[in-house]
Amino acid sequence: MKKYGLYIDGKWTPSGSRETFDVLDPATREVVGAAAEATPEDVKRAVDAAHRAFPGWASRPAKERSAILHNWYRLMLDHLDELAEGMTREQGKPLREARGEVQYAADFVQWYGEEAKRVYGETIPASFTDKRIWVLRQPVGVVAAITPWNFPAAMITRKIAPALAAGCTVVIKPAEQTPLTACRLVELMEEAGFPPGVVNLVTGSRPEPIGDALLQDPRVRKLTFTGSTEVGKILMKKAADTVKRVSLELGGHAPFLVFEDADLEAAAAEVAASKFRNAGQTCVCTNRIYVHESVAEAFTEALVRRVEAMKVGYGLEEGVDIGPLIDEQAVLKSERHVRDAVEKGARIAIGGSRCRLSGKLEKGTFFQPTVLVQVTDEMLVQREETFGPVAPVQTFRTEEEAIARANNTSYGLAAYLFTRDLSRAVRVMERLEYGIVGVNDGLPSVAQAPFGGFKESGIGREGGRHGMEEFLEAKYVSVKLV
Ligand SMILES: NC(=O)c1ccc[n+]([C@@H]2O[C@H](COP(=O)([O-])OP(=O)(O)OC[C@H]3O[C@@H](n4cnc5c(N)ncnc54)[C@H](O)[C@@H]3O)[C@@H](O)[C@H]2O)c1
Ligand SMILES: O=C[C@H](O)CS(=O)(=O)O
Repeated sequence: MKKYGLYIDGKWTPSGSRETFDVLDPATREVVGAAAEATPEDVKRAVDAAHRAFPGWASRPAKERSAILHNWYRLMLDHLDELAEGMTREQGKPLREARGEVQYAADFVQWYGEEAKRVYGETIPASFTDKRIWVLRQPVGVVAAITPWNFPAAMITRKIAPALAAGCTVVIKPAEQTPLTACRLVELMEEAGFPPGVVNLVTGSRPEPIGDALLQDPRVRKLTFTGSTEVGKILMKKAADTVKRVSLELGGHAPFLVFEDADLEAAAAEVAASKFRNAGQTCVCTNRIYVHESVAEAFTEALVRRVEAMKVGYGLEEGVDIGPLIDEQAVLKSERHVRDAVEKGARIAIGGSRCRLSGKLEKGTFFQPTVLVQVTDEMLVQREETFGPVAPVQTFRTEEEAIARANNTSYGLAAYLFTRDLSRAVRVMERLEYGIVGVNDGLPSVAQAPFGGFKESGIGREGGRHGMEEFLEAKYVSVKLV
Protein backbone atom coordinates (compact mmCIF):
# COMPACT_ATOMS: atom_id res chain seq x y z
CA MET A 1 0.00 0.00 0.00
CA LYS A 2 1.58 3.28 -1.15
CA LYS A 3 1.67 6.32 1.14
CA TYR A 4 2.41 9.67 -0.54
CA GLY A 5 3.43 13.06 0.79
CA LEU A 6 2.95 16.41 -0.91
CA TYR A 7 5.20 17.31 -3.83
CA ILE A 8 6.54 20.84 -3.33
CA ASP A 9 9.60 22.48 -4.89
CA GLY A 10 10.88 19.18 -6.26
CA LYS A 11 10.63 17.24 -3.00
CA TRP A 12 8.11 14.79 -1.50
CA THR A 13 7.33 16.12 1.96
CA PRO A 14 4.79 15.32 4.70
CA SER A 15 2.10 17.91 5.32
CA GLY A 16 2.72 20.48 8.04
CA SER A 17 0.18 18.64 10.21
CA ARG A 18 1.73 15.26 9.43
CA GLU A 19 -1.86 14.12 8.83
CA THR A 20 -2.72 11.65 6.08
CA PHE A 21 -6.00 10.27 4.71
CA ASP A 22 -6.84 6.83 3.38
CA VAL A 23 -7.92 6.08 -0.20
CA LEU A 24 -10.53 3.35 -0.63
CA ASP A 25 -11.18 0.93 -3.49
CA PRO A 26 -14.88 1.60 -4.38
CA ALA A 27 -15.37 -2.07 -5.31
CA THR A 28 -14.09 -3.58 -2.05
CA ARG A 29 -13.97 -0.55 0.31
CA GLU A 30 -10.46 -1.71 1.21
CA VAL A 31 -7.72 0.87 1.84
CA VAL A 32 -5.49 0.96 -1.24
CA GLY A 33 -3.22 3.81 -0.21
CA ALA A 34 -2.85 7.07 1.67
CA ALA A 35 -2.06 10.68 0.80
CA ALA A 36 -1.05 13.75 2.78
CA GLU A 37 -3.57 16.15 4.29
CA ALA A 38 -2.27 19.55 3.09
CA THR A 39 -2.65 22.60 5.29
CA PRO A 40 -3.10 26.17 3.98
CA GLU A 41 0.54 26.75 4.93
CA ASP A 42 1.54 23.81 2.74
CA VAL A 43 -0.43 25.38 -0.13
CA LYS A 44 1.43 28.66 0.38
CA ARG A 45 4.74 26.76 0.19
CA ALA A 46 3.59 25.21 -3.08
CA VAL A 47 2.64 28.59 -4.54
CA ASP A 48 5.96 30.03 -3.27
CA ALA A 49 7.78 27.29 -5.19
CA ALA A 50 5.71 27.74 -8.36
CA HIS A 51 6.18 31.51 -8.23
CA ARG A 52 9.95 31.15 -7.77
CA ALA A 53 10.23 28.65 -10.62
CA PHE A 54 8.06 30.58 -13.09
CA PRO A 55 10.65 33.02 -14.58
CA GLY A 56 13.13 30.23 -15.30
CA TRP A 57 10.55 27.88 -16.79
CA ALA A 58 8.89 30.63 -18.85
CA SER A 59 12.21 31.74 -20.30
CA ARG A 60 13.42 28.22 -20.99
CA PRO A 61 13.62 27.54 -24.74
CA ALA A 62 10.36 26.04 -25.95
CA LYS A 63 12.30 23.18 -27.47
CA GLU A 64 13.54 22.22 -24.00
CA ARG A 65 10.06 22.41 -22.47
CA SER A 66 8.87 20.27 -25.37
CA ALA A 67 11.57 17.65 -24.78
CA ILE A 68 10.71 17.32 -21.07
CA LEU A 69 7.01 16.95 -21.89
CA HIS A 70 7.93 14.26 -24.39
CA ASN A 71 9.96 12.46 -21.72
CA TRP A 72 6.85 12.45 -19.52
CA TYR A 73 4.75 11.14 -22.43
CA ARG A 74 7.13 8.25 -22.96
CA LEU A 75 7.23 7.43 -19.23
CA MET A 76 3.43 7.40 -19.05
CA LEU A 77 3.30 4.88 -21.88
CA ASP A 78 6.13 2.81 -20.37
CA HIS A 79 4.09 2.61 -17.15
CA LEU A 80 0.66 2.34 -18.79
CA ASP A 81 -0.32 -1.00 -17.24
CA GLU A 82 0.77 0.04 -13.74
CA LEU A 83 -1.02 3.41 -13.99
CA ALA A 84 -4.17 1.70 -15.28
CA GLU A 85 -4.25 -0.89 -12.51
CA GLY A 86 -3.73 1.78 -9.88
CA MET A 87 -6.54 3.84 -11.42
CA THR A 88 -8.96 0.90 -11.34
CA ARG A 89 -8.12 0.27 -7.69
CA GLU A 90 -8.83 3.85 -6.60
CA GLN A 91 -11.56 4.89 -9.07
CA GLY A 92 -13.20 1.59 -10.00
CA LYS A 93 -13.44 1.80 -13.79
CA PRO A 94 -12.83 -1.46 -15.69
CA LEU A 95 -9.16 -2.05 -16.53
CA ARG A 96 -9.87 -1.78 -20.26
CA GLU A 97 -11.27 1.73 -19.71
CA ALA A 98 -8.43 2.63 -17.36
CA ARG A 99 -5.88 1.66 -20.00
CA GLY A 100 -7.78 3.77 -22.50
CA GLU A 101 -7.74 6.71 -20.14
CA VAL A 102 -3.99 6.51 -19.58
CA GLN A 103 -3.45 6.56 -23.34
CA TYR A 104 -5.90 9.48 -23.66
CA ALA A 105 -4.10 11.32 -20.86
CA ALA A 106 -0.74 10.71 -22.52
CA ASP A 107 -2.11 11.98 -25.85
CA PHE A 108 -2.56 15.44 -24.28
CA VAL A 109 1.07 15.42 -23.12
CA GLN A 110 2.24 14.44 -26.59
CA TRP A 111 0.05 17.02 -28.32
CA TYR A 112 1.12 19.90 -26.09
CA GLY A 113 4.74 18.80 -26.14
CA GLU A 114 4.51 19.59 -29.84
CA GLU A 115 2.42 22.76 -29.40
CA ALA A 116 5.05 24.15 -26.99
CA LYS A 117 7.18 24.95 -30.05
CA ARG A 118 4.35 26.72 -31.89
CA VAL A 119 3.43 29.66 -29.67
CA TYR A 120 3.58 32.31 -32.37
CA GLY A 121 3.43 36.08 -31.96
CA GLU A 122 2.46 38.54 -34.67
CA THR A 123 3.29 41.89 -36.25
CA ILE A 124 0.49 44.25 -37.34
CA PRO A 125 0.88 47.04 -39.91
CA ALA A 126 1.23 50.32 -38.01
CA SER A 127 -0.64 53.54 -38.84
CA PHE A 128 2.57 55.59 -38.89
CA THR A 129 5.90 55.08 -40.66
CA ASP A 130 7.83 55.60 -37.45
CA LYS A 131 5.91 52.99 -35.48
CA ARG A 132 5.87 49.20 -35.28
CA ILE A 133 3.21 46.93 -33.73
CA TRP A 134 4.19 43.60 -32.23
CA VAL A 135 2.06 41.09 -30.33
CA LEU A 136 3.87 38.75 -27.95
CA ARG A 137 2.26 35.59 -26.52
CA GLN A 138 3.42 35.09 -22.95
CA PRO A 139 2.53 32.51 -20.26
CA VAL A 140 -0.11 33.67 -17.78
CA GLY A 141 1.96 32.65 -14.71
CA VAL A 142 1.24 30.35 -11.75
CA VAL A 143 -1.73 28.05 -12.45
CA ALA A 144 -3.95 26.27 -9.91
CA ALA A 145 -5.45 23.07 -11.34
CA ILE A 146 -8.34 21.48 -9.40
CA THR A 147 -9.49 18.17 -10.86
CA PRO A 148 -12.27 15.55 -10.41
CA TRP A 149 -12.16 11.85 -9.56
CA ASN A 150 -13.84 10.35 -12.63
CA PHE A 151 -10.80 10.66 -14.92
CA PRO A 152 -7.92 10.78 -12.43
CA ALA A 153 -5.20 11.00 -15.09
CA ALA A 154 -6.72 12.66 -18.16
CA MET A 155 -8.30 15.59 -16.29
CA ILE A 156 -4.84 16.44 -14.92
CA THR A 157 -2.86 16.17 -18.16
CA ARG A 158 -5.60 17.96 -20.16
CA LYS A 159 -4.92 20.96 -17.92
CA ILE A 160 -1.26 20.94 -16.99
CA ALA A 161 0.22 19.78 -20.31
CA PRO A 162 -0.83 22.99 -22.11
CA ALA A 163 -0.01 25.09 -19.05
CA LEU A 164 3.54 23.70 -18.89
CA ALA A 165 3.92 23.89 -22.66
CA ALA A 166 3.00 27.58 -22.54
CA GLY A 167 5.65 28.20 -19.85
CA CYS A 168 3.39 28.31 -16.78
CA THR A 169 4.13 26.61 -13.48
CA VAL A 170 1.40 24.64 -11.73
CA VAL A 171 -0.07 23.62 -8.38
CA ILE A 172 -2.35 20.58 -8.74
CA LYS A 173 -5.14 19.71 -6.30
CA PRO A 174 -6.65 16.33 -7.31
CA ALA A 175 -9.93 14.93 -5.99
CA GLU A 176 -9.81 13.42 -2.52
CA GLN A 177 -11.20 10.15 -3.92
CA THR A 178 -8.33 9.63 -6.41
CA PRO A 179 -5.07 11.26 -5.28
CA LEU A 180 -2.84 8.24 -5.89
CA THR A 181 -2.97 8.41 -9.69
CA ALA A 182 -2.03 12.09 -9.47
CA CYS A 183 0.90 11.26 -7.16
CA ARG A 184 2.17 8.58 -9.53
CA LEU A 185 1.90 10.94 -12.50
CA VAL A 186 3.97 13.49 -10.59
CA GLU A 187 6.60 10.86 -9.75
CA LEU A 188 6.92 10.29 -13.50
CA MET A 189 7.15 14.06 -14.06
CA GLU A 190 10.02 14.18 -11.60
CA GLU A 191 11.73 11.39 -13.58
CA ALA A 192 11.00 13.23 -16.84
CA GLY A 193 13.09 16.18 -15.70
CA PHE A 194 10.67 18.92 -14.74
CA PRO A 195 12.74 21.34 -12.60
CA PRO A 196 11.89 21.90 -8.92
CA GLY A 197 8.89 24.16 -8.41
CA VAL A 198 7.52 23.82 -11.96
CA VAL A 199 5.03 21.14 -10.87
CA ASN A 200 3.64 21.02 -7.33
CA LEU A 201 1.00 18.69 -5.88
CA VAL A 202 -1.16 19.29 -2.81
CA THR A 203 -3.65 16.66 -1.70
CA GLY A 204 -6.32 16.61 0.98
CA SER A 205 -9.63 15.10 2.00
CA ARG A 206 -11.05 18.53 2.85
CA PRO A 207 -10.90 20.54 -0.43
CA GLU A 208 -12.26 23.92 0.69
CA PRO A 209 -9.31 25.19 2.78
CA ILE A 210 -6.87 24.07 0.09
CA GLY A 211 -8.97 25.72 -2.62
CA ASP A 212 -9.32 28.91 -0.60
CA ALA A 213 -5.55 29.10 -0.05
CA LEU A 214 -5.02 28.80 -3.80
CA LEU A 215 -7.76 31.24 -4.76
CA GLN A 216 -6.83 33.90 -2.20
CA ASP A 217 -3.18 33.99 -3.30
CA PRO A 218 -2.74 36.86 -5.80
CA ARG A 219 0.30 35.12 -7.28
CA VAL A 220 -1.99 32.43 -8.69
CA ARG A 221 -3.03 34.01 -11.98
CA LYS A 222 -5.17 31.26 -13.42
CA LEU A 223 -7.64 28.71 -12.06
CA THR A 224 -8.39 25.72 -14.24
CA PHE A 225 -11.17 23.63 -12.71
CA THR A 226 -12.99 20.50 -13.72
CA GLY A 227 -15.90 19.34 -11.63
CA SER A 228 -19.52 20.03 -10.83
CA THR A 229 -21.28 23.19 -11.95
CA GLU A 230 -22.18 23.87 -8.31
CA VAL A 231 -18.53 23.95 -7.19
CA GLY A 232 -17.46 25.71 -10.38
CA LYS A 233 -19.75 28.64 -9.54
CA ILE A 234 -18.29 28.86 -6.03
CA LEU A 235 -14.73 28.89 -7.31
CA MET A 236 -15.48 31.37 -10.09
CA LYS A 237 -16.83 33.84 -7.51
CA LYS A 238 -13.75 33.40 -5.29
CA ALA A 239 -11.41 33.81 -8.27
CA ALA A 240 -12.98 37.21 -8.93
CA ASP A 241 -11.42 38.65 -5.74
CA THR A 242 -8.00 38.64 -7.41
CA VAL A 243 -9.30 38.74 -11.03
CA LYS A 244 -7.84 35.37 -11.89
CA ARG A 245 -8.43 33.95 -15.35
CA VAL A 246 -10.62 30.87 -15.16
CA SER A 247 -11.26 27.78 -17.24
CA LEU A 248 -14.24 25.79 -16.05
CA GLU A 249 -15.14 22.30 -17.30
CA LEU A 250 -18.41 21.61 -15.50
CA GLY A 251 -21.42 19.36 -15.45
CA GLY A 252 -23.34 18.07 -18.42
CA HIS A 253 -26.71 16.63 -19.30
CA ALA A 254 -26.29 15.24 -22.78
CA PRO A 255 -29.29 14.53 -25.04
CA PHE A 256 -29.04 11.79 -27.64
CA LEU A 257 -31.46 12.21 -30.58
CA VAL A 258 -32.28 9.09 -32.63
CA PHE A 259 -34.14 9.97 -35.83
CA GLU A 260 -36.43 7.68 -37.76
CA ASP A 261 -33.88 7.04 -40.52
CA ALA A 262 -31.09 6.04 -38.09
CA ASP A 263 -29.30 2.70 -38.19
CA LEU A 264 -30.90 1.53 -34.94
CA GLU A 265 -28.34 -1.13 -34.05
CA ALA A 266 -25.52 1.36 -34.58
CA ALA A 267 -27.43 3.99 -32.60
CA ALA A 268 -27.98 1.56 -29.73
CA ALA A 269 -24.27 0.74 -29.73
CA GLU A 270 -23.27 4.41 -29.55
CA VAL A 271 -25.85 5.20 -26.88
CA ALA A 272 -24.60 2.27 -24.78
CA ALA A 273 -20.97 3.37 -25.27
CA SER A 274 -21.77 6.96 -24.31
CA LYS A 275 -24.15 6.15 -21.44
CA PHE A 276 -22.35 3.33 -19.67
CA ARG A 277 -18.69 4.39 -20.01
CA ASN A 278 -17.23 4.63 -16.48
CA ALA A 279 -20.61 3.32 -15.19
CA GLY A 280 -22.24 6.53 -16.43
CA GLN A 281 -19.80 8.72 -14.50
CA THR A 282 -18.58 11.01 -17.25
CA CYS A 283 -19.53 14.61 -17.96
CA VAL A 284 -20.40 13.77 -21.58
CA CYS A 285 -22.48 10.66 -20.85
CA THR A 286 -25.83 10.51 -22.57
CA ASN A 287 -28.32 11.59 -19.90
CA ARG A 288 -31.48 11.85 -22.02
CA ILE A 289 -32.42 9.67 -25.01
CA TYR A 290 -35.02 11.04 -27.44
CA VAL A 291 -36.14 8.53 -30.11
CA HIS A 292 -38.54 9.21 -32.98
CA GLU A 293 -41.83 7.58 -32.00
CA SER A 294 -41.89 5.42 -35.14
CA VAL A 295 -38.72 3.54 -34.16
CA ALA A 296 -38.81 3.78 -30.36
CA GLU A 297 -39.78 0.18 -29.72
CA ALA A 298 -37.17 -1.30 -32.05
CA PHE A 299 -34.45 1.01 -30.73
CA THR A 300 -35.27 0.26 -27.08
CA GLU A 301 -35.19 -3.48 -27.74
CA ALA A 302 -31.74 -3.09 -29.33
CA LEU A 303 -30.50 -1.03 -26.36
CA VAL A 304 -31.88 -3.49 -23.78
CA ARG A 305 -30.19 -6.39 -25.57
CA ARG A 306 -26.86 -4.60 -25.20
CA VAL A 307 -27.46 -3.86 -21.54
CA GLU A 308 -28.45 -7.48 -20.86
CA ALA A 309 -25.01 -8.53 -22.09
CA MET A 310 -23.16 -6.17 -19.71
CA LYS A 311 -21.25 -7.64 -16.79
CA VAL A 312 -21.13 -5.77 -13.47
CA GLY A 313 -18.15 -6.48 -11.24
CA TYR A 314 -14.63 -5.70 -10.11
CA GLY A 315 -12.79 -3.60 -12.68
CA LEU A 316 -9.67 -5.77 -12.50
CA GLU A 317 -11.64 -8.87 -13.50
CA GLU A 318 -11.67 -9.92 -17.13
CA GLY A 319 -14.80 -9.04 -19.10
CA VAL A 320 -16.29 -6.57 -16.61
CA ASP A 321 -18.19 -3.74 -18.33
CA ILE A 322 -19.63 -1.86 -15.35
CA GLY A 323 -17.51 -1.22 -12.28
CA PRO A 324 -18.64 0.34 -8.99
CA LEU A 325 -19.90 3.90 -8.61
CA ILE A 326 -17.46 6.10 -6.72
CA ASP A 327 -19.30 5.97 -3.39
CA GLU A 328 -22.57 5.36 -1.55
CA GLN A 329 -23.88 8.85 -2.33
CA ALA A 330 -23.59 8.05 -6.04
CA VAL A 331 -25.62 4.85 -5.62
CA LEU A 332 -28.26 6.72 -3.62
CA LYS A 333 -28.54 9.32 -6.40
CA SER A 334 -29.14 6.65 -9.06
CA GLU A 335 -31.68 4.97 -6.76
CA ARG A 336 -33.38 8.33 -6.22
CA HIS A 337 -33.61 9.03 -9.95
CA VAL A 338 -35.06 5.59 -10.72
CA ARG A 339 -37.53 5.75 -7.81
CA ASP A 340 -38.70 9.24 -8.79
CA ALA A 341 -39.15 8.22 -12.43
CA VAL A 342 -41.17 5.12 -11.55
CA GLU A 343 -43.34 7.09 -9.13
CA LYS A 344 -44.09 9.52 -11.99
CA GLY A 345 -44.98 6.79 -14.47
CA ALA A 346 -41.79 5.42 -15.97
CA ARG A 347 -41.28 1.68 -16.49
CA ILE A 348 -38.01 -0.15 -15.84
CA ALA A 349 -37.10 -2.06 -18.99
CA ILE A 350 -33.99 -3.54 -17.37
CA GLY A 351 -31.96 -3.02 -14.17
CA GLY A 352 -33.15 -0.37 -11.73
CA SER A 353 -31.48 -1.41 -8.48
CA ARG A 354 -28.18 -1.47 -6.69
CA CYS A 355 -26.09 -4.63 -7.18
CA ARG A 356 -25.18 -6.59 -4.11
CA LEU A 357 -22.21 -8.73 -5.08
CA SER A 358 -20.58 -11.36 -2.89
CA GLY A 359 -17.24 -12.08 -1.30
CA LYS A 360 -14.75 -9.21 -1.24
CA LEU A 361 -17.20 -7.13 -3.32
CA GLU A 362 -20.09 -7.31 -0.87
CA LYS A 363 -19.39 -3.76 0.37
CA GLY A 364 -18.91 -2.37 -3.14
CA THR A 365 -21.05 0.48 -4.43
CA PHE A 366 -22.46 -1.18 -7.58
CA PHE A 367 -25.60 -0.29 -9.54
CA GLN A 368 -27.26 -2.24 -12.34
CA PRO A 369 -27.10 -0.75 -15.85
CA THR A 370 -30.64 0.49 -16.25
CA VAL A 371 -33.02 1.47 -19.07
CA LEU A 372 -36.18 3.42 -18.26
CA VAL A 373 -39.05 3.87 -20.75
CA GLN A 374 -42.23 5.95 -20.74
CA VAL A 375 -40.11 8.75 -19.33
CA THR A 376 -41.44 12.33 -19.15
CA ASP A 377 -39.77 15.71 -18.70
CA GLU A 378 -41.13 16.07 -15.16
CA MET A 379 -38.79 13.39 -13.84
CA LEU A 380 -35.56 14.24 -11.95
CA VAL A 381 -33.56 12.07 -14.34
CA GLN A 382 -34.49 14.48 -17.13
CA ARG A 383 -33.17 17.53 -15.26
CA GLU A 384 -30.35 16.46 -12.91
CA GLU A 385 -27.05 14.93 -13.95
CA THR A 386 -27.44 11.29 -12.83
CA PHE A 387 -23.75 10.41 -12.97
CA GLY A 388 -24.76 6.77 -12.88
CA PRO A 389 -25.74 3.94 -15.29
CA VAL A 390 -29.37 5.00 -15.86
CA ALA A 391 -30.63 5.49 -19.43
CA PRO A 392 -34.03 7.21 -19.73
CA VAL A 393 -35.78 6.86 -23.10
CA GLN A 394 -38.42 9.29 -24.40
CA THR A 395 -40.05 9.71 -27.83
CA PHE A 396 -40.51 12.73 -30.10
CA ARG A 397 -42.51 13.42 -33.26
CA THR A 398 -40.76 16.24 -35.14
CA GLU A 399 -37.25 17.59 -35.66
CA GLU A 400 -38.29 20.93 -34.19
CA GLU A 401 -39.60 19.23 -31.06
CA ALA A 402 -36.41 17.17 -30.67
CA ILE A 403 -34.16 20.23 -30.90
CA ALA A 404 -36.29 22.28 -28.50
CA ARG A 405 -36.36 19.52 -25.89
CA ALA A 406 -32.65 18.79 -26.28
CA ASN A 407 -31.83 22.46 -25.65
CA ASN A 408 -34.23 22.83 -22.72
CA THR A 409 -31.54 22.70 -20.00
CA SER A 410 -29.01 24.99 -18.30
CA TYR A 411 -26.27 22.60 -19.38
CA GLY A 412 -24.52 22.72 -22.74
CA LEU A 413 -21.58 20.34 -22.80
CA ALA A 414 -22.21 17.41 -25.18
CA ALA A 415 -25.12 16.38 -27.40
CA TYR A 416 -25.51 13.55 -29.91
CA LEU A 417 -27.69 12.80 -32.92
CA PHE A 418 -28.11 9.75 -35.09
CA THR A 419 -29.33 10.10 -38.68
CA ARG A 420 -28.27 9.10 -42.19
CA ASP A 421 -29.73 12.29 -43.64
CA LEU A 422 -26.84 14.74 -44.14
CA SER A 423 -29.07 17.79 -44.46
CA ARG A 424 -30.83 16.90 -41.23
CA ALA A 425 -27.49 16.35 -39.49
CA VAL A 426 -26.31 19.82 -40.53
CA ARG A 427 -29.60 21.51 -39.57
CA VAL A 428 -29.71 19.87 -36.15
CA MET A 429 -26.04 20.11 -35.14
CA GLU A 430 -26.03 23.84 -35.97
CA ARG A 431 -28.98 24.45 -33.63
CA LEU A 432 -27.94 22.31 -30.70
CA GLU A 433 -26.70 24.62 -27.89
CA TYR A 434 -23.73 22.47 -26.91
CA GLY A 435 -19.95 22.78 -27.07
CA ILE A 436 -19.51 19.23 -28.35
CA VAL A 437 -21.85 17.52 -30.85
CA GLY A 438 -21.45 13.88 -31.91
CA VAL A 439 -23.08 13.05 -35.23
CA ASN A 440 -23.47 9.26 -35.32
CA ASP A 441 -20.64 9.26 -32.77
CA GLY A 442 -21.12 8.70 -29.03
CA LEU A 443 -17.44 8.98 -28.09
CA PRO A 444 -16.03 12.21 -29.61
CA SER A 445 -13.36 13.09 -27.03
CA VAL A 446 -9.81 13.29 -28.40
CA ALA A 447 -6.73 15.33 -27.44
CA GLN A 448 -6.58 17.37 -30.66
CA ALA A 449 -10.15 18.75 -30.49
CA PRO A 450 -11.47 21.61 -28.31
CA PHE A 451 -13.48 20.19 -25.39
CA GLY A 452 -15.79 22.48 -23.43
CA GLY A 453 -19.32 23.64 -22.82
CA PHE A 454 -21.91 26.31 -23.51
CA LYS A 455 -24.09 27.83 -20.78
CA GLU A 456 -23.56 26.36 -17.28
CA SER A 457 -21.30 23.59 -18.54
CA GLY A 458 -18.29 25.84 -18.42
CA ILE A 459 -15.95 28.49 -19.77
CA GLY A 460 -13.00 27.88 -22.08
CA ARG A 461 -11.74 24.88 -24.00
CA GLU A 462 -9.29 22.07 -23.30
CA GLY A 463 -7.56 20.11 -26.03
CA GLY A 464 -6.25 21.11 -29.43
CA ARG A 465 -5.00 24.56 -30.41
CA HIS A 466 -7.65 26.15 -28.24
CA GLY A 467 -6.28 24.56 -25.08
CA MET A 468 -3.06 26.57 -25.24
CA GLU A 469 -4.92 29.89 -25.42
CA GLU A 470 -6.17 29.36 -21.86
CA PHE A 471 -2.62 29.74 -20.54
CA LEU A 472 -1.33 32.58 -22.73
CA GLU A 473 -1.56 36.36 -22.51
CA ALA A 474 -1.35 38.57 -25.59
CA LYS A 475 1.02 41.50 -25.00
CA TYR A 476 0.72 44.43 -27.42
CA VAL A 477 4.03 46.24 -27.94
CA SER A 478 4.05 49.60 -29.70
CA VAL A 479 7.50 50.70 -30.81
CA LYS A 480 8.22 54.26 -31.94
CA LEU A 481 11.40 54.69 -33.98
CA VAL A 482 13.33 57.66 -32.59
N1 LIG B 1 -16.71 19.21 -18.18
C1 LIG B 1 -15.79 18.32 -17.92
O1 LIG B 1 -14.77 18.18 -18.64
C2 LIG B 1 -15.93 17.43 -16.72
C3 LIG B 1 -15.05 16.37 -16.59
C4 LIG B 1 -15.18 15.53 -15.46
C5 LIG B 1 -16.17 15.77 -14.49
N2 LIG B 1 -16.99 16.82 -14.67
C6 LIG B 1 -18.05 17.07 -13.70
O2 LIG B 1 -17.54 16.89 -12.36
C7 LIG B 1 -18.57 16.36 -11.52
C8 LIG B 1 -18.09 15.11 -10.84
O3 LIG B 1 -16.79 15.30 -10.32
P1 LIG B 1 -16.59 15.63 -8.78
O4 LIG B 1 -17.60 14.92 -7.95
O5 LIG B 1 -15.14 15.44 -8.45
O6 LIG B 1 -16.92 17.18 -8.74
P2 LIG B 1 -16.74 18.19 -7.53
O7 LIG B 1 -17.13 19.50 -8.06
O8 LIG B 1 -17.39 17.70 -6.30
O9 LIG B 1 -15.15 18.18 -7.22
C9 LIG B 1 -14.24 18.50 -8.23
C10 LIG B 1 -12.94 18.96 -7.59
O10 LIG B 1 -13.21 20.14 -6.85
C11 LIG B 1 -12.78 19.99 -5.50
N3 LIG B 1 -13.67 20.78 -4.66
C12 LIG B 1 -14.92 20.49 -4.25
N4 LIG B 1 -15.43 21.49 -3.51
C13 LIG B 1 -14.45 22.45 -3.44
C14 LIG B 1 -14.35 23.73 -2.82
N5 LIG B 1 -15.35 24.24 -2.12
N6 LIG B 1 -13.19 24.43 -2.97
C15 LIG B 1 -12.16 23.92 -3.69
N7 LIG B 1 -12.20 22.72 -4.30
C16 LIG B 1 -13.34 21.99 -4.18
C17 LIG B 1 -12.83 18.51 -5.24
O11 LIG B 1 -11.98 18.16 -4.18
C18 LIG B 1 -12.34 17.97 -6.57
O12 LIG B 1 -10.94 18.04 -6.63
C19 LIG B 1 -19.74 16.09 -12.44
O13 LIG B 1 -20.65 17.15 -12.38
C20 LIG B 1 -19.12 16.04 -13.82
O14 LIG B 1 -20.02 16.37 -14.85
C21 LIG B 1 -16.92 17.66 -15.76
O1 LIG C 1 -15.98 13.28 -17.64
C1 LIG C 1 -15.30 14.04 -18.20
C2 LIG C 1 -14.33 13.74 -19.30
O2 LIG C 1 -13.98 14.96 -19.89
C3 LIG C 1 -14.92 12.78 -20.25
S1 LIG C 1 -13.94 12.49 -21.66
O3 LIG C 1 -13.09 11.30 -21.38
O4 LIG C 1 -13.09 13.68 -21.91
O5 LIG C 1 -14.88 12.24 -22.75
